[in-house]
Amino acid sequence: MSYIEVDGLTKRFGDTVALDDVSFEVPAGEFVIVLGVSGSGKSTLLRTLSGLLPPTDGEITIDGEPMNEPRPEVAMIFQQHNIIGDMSAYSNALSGGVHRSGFFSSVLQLQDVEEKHRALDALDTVGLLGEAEQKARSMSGGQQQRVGIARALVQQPEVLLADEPVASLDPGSAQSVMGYLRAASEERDLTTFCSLHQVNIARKFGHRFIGLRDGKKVFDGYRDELTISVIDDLYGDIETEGMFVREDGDTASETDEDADAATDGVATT
Ligand SMILES: Nc1ncnc2c1ncn2[C@@H]1O[C@H](COP(=O)(O)OP(=O)(O)OP(=O)(O)O)[C@@H](O)[C@H]1O
Repeated sequence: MSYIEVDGLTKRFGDTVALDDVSFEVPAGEFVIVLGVSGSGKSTLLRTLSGLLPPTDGEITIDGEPMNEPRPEVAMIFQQHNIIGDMSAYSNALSGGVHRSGFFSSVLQLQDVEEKHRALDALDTVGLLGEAEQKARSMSGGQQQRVGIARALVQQPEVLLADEPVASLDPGSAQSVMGYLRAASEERDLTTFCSLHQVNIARKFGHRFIGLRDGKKVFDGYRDELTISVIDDLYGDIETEGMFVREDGDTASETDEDADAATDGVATT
């Protein structure tokens, strides 16, 4: 578990301000969902948190240590899974420990027994132990993303960053993957950031929410504070009413009770 502090984070790409003076603190073990329209800065926030992208201004510290470069205790999961189709789920998961075993040992699968157990344990966490020997390319998109989560877990992170991990999945698979991600995060006490487009899925699985618009943090709060008006504010002109549809088809109101009902209902956005 790690405590994260972001102070005045700004990232510019030429004239584009992708992140504009963003500050927040996240206690160890929190599950944070980052929301916002396309181009609002979600990926940039996750990439700067991962150490892959240097900030233009401001500072990120994890447990008080400045985050200036990628660290093994911070793992990233991508939308395109980035797993190797020709390799089994097990081999893909095992490769998450490359920073410990070294490149050649990893390629030749000469890792020690403990490392191999970690891979099997991670596959178990994402419900794929029975498919360990299956080639990744013969798996569904949702299963491949779960392999990606397993590989990140083998890294033994304290912080998990998931950049739109379910963007390319159908609603059912997306919910399943989010369920495994949340369960993995809880089981292993990980501080987690996940960017999402699907508001209903976000409300169902999120604990805390950070909303970005034009690179600025415009919302930071917990689930009962994420009302329709906040969503409207985040998504502007985009029709958001349907994001709160319940199973009976009625549009949910802004009350907490109705918000709870909405998250148990249709998750298609
Ligand atoms: N490498 C880059 N070079 C130039 N501009 C970039 C780069 N990466 C991001 N941007 C710009 O920064 C802004 C924020 O982009 P970012 O990808 O963080 O948004 P996002 O909310 O993740 O969008 P999406 O949901 O479409 O992935 C956008 O205007 C984008 O065009």
